[in-house]
Amino acid sequence: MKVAVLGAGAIGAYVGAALHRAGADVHLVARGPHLAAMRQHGVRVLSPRGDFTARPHCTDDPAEIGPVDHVFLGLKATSYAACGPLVAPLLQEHTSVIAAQNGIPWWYFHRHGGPHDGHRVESVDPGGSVSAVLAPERAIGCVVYAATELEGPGVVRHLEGTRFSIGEPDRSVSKRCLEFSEAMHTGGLKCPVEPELRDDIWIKLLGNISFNPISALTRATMRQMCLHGTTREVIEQMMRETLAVAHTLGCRPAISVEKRIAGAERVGDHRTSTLQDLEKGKPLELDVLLAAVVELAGITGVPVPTLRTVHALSDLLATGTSRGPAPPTRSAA
Ligand SMILES: NC(=O)C1=CN([C@@H]2O[C@H](COP(=O)(O)OP(=O)(O)OC[C@H]3O[C@@H](n4cnc5c(N)ncnc54)[C@H](OP(=O)(O)O)[C@@H]3O)[C@@H](O)[C@H]2O)C=CC1
Ligand SMILES: CC(C)(CO)C(=O)C(=O)O
Repeated sequence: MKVAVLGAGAIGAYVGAALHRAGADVHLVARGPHLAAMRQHGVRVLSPRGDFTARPHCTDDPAEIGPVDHVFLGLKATSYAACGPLVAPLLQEHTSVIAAQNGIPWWYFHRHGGPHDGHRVESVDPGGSVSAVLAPERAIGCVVYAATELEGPGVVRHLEGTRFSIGEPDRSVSKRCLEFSEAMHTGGLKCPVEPELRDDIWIKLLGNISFNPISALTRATMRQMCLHGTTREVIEQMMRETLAVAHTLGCRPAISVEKRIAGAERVGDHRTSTLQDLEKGKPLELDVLLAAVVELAGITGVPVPTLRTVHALSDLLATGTSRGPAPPTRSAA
């Protein structure tokens, strides 16, 4: 099995290292000092489950790799629309694309069935720009229940979780899913093939849609958001509205708001990835989380006033600097 990890950062390099350990033919696409370090020393994984080093082929030029069986997409979702030239050399007829993103994926309604079958979610696939480079037919869905960070160039810190649930958009248990799942298991990761992967998407999203934008707006850690009474109420309301949208789309995420918040509270004084991106001046991955669900609420007719409010504020935060400084206020004279 030949795999390319496109965007071998915190999560991509972790998956690539595990698959390489499993004996797969793995190629990592990265750049800058991180690529230089991986080329020289391999990927160093530091984990409570045991540290290890893997030495897969690393490059910044996908043409060096050529067509593969699976592309594991470890880029941020904000880069998907622009990844055409990077992904093209990796594709052959049967190549699958497995994206690590949180939130609503660009393929969400592909083979969904029902009245929304084939619908394009503008917030995550603006003008079809993502589908044009990542054809929905190639997509195998993935929900990442693992947390990793790049501690330095070439060094991945694995914090917790090893589950990467995958599933076909049409709910079948396909040969390509089973092949990828088996390699992940051999590499020490959990990779169940879930027919109803969309339920998992919503379970993960309940946390990301609420904690991530609120952490960026308030700069608070997970624990601080949970302990602040009225902020906790806002988070609960965002989760209830999100569940209502999921239900209208036929999903039944098997988790209560209370249980989801209790799980988040246990994460402790963690700064969400969105807060970390904000602090590093990187683009915020909020369209796939919040804008997408507000859009879906619009097409399903579900009222989501709290999601809309937090979306407005976090959108201003995310795009505010690119709009330039606010105009001077006029005096009331
Ligand atoms: N980390 C985690 O624990 C989890 C992450 N996810 C999701 O996984 C995705 C990836 O996240 P994460 O791994 O944390 O992010 P990272 O920023 O660590 O990884 C992305 C990598 O892609 C590289 N990259 C970007 N553009 C190019 C390019 N043109 N050529 C080569 N390399 C490129 C980046 O390099 P550079 O830094 O130079 O831009 C970076 O190393 C996100 O969608 C995230 O939400 C989901 C669950 C958990
Ligand atoms: C911390 C957590 C679980 C928040 O929902 C997360 O997924 C993130 O940081 O993006």
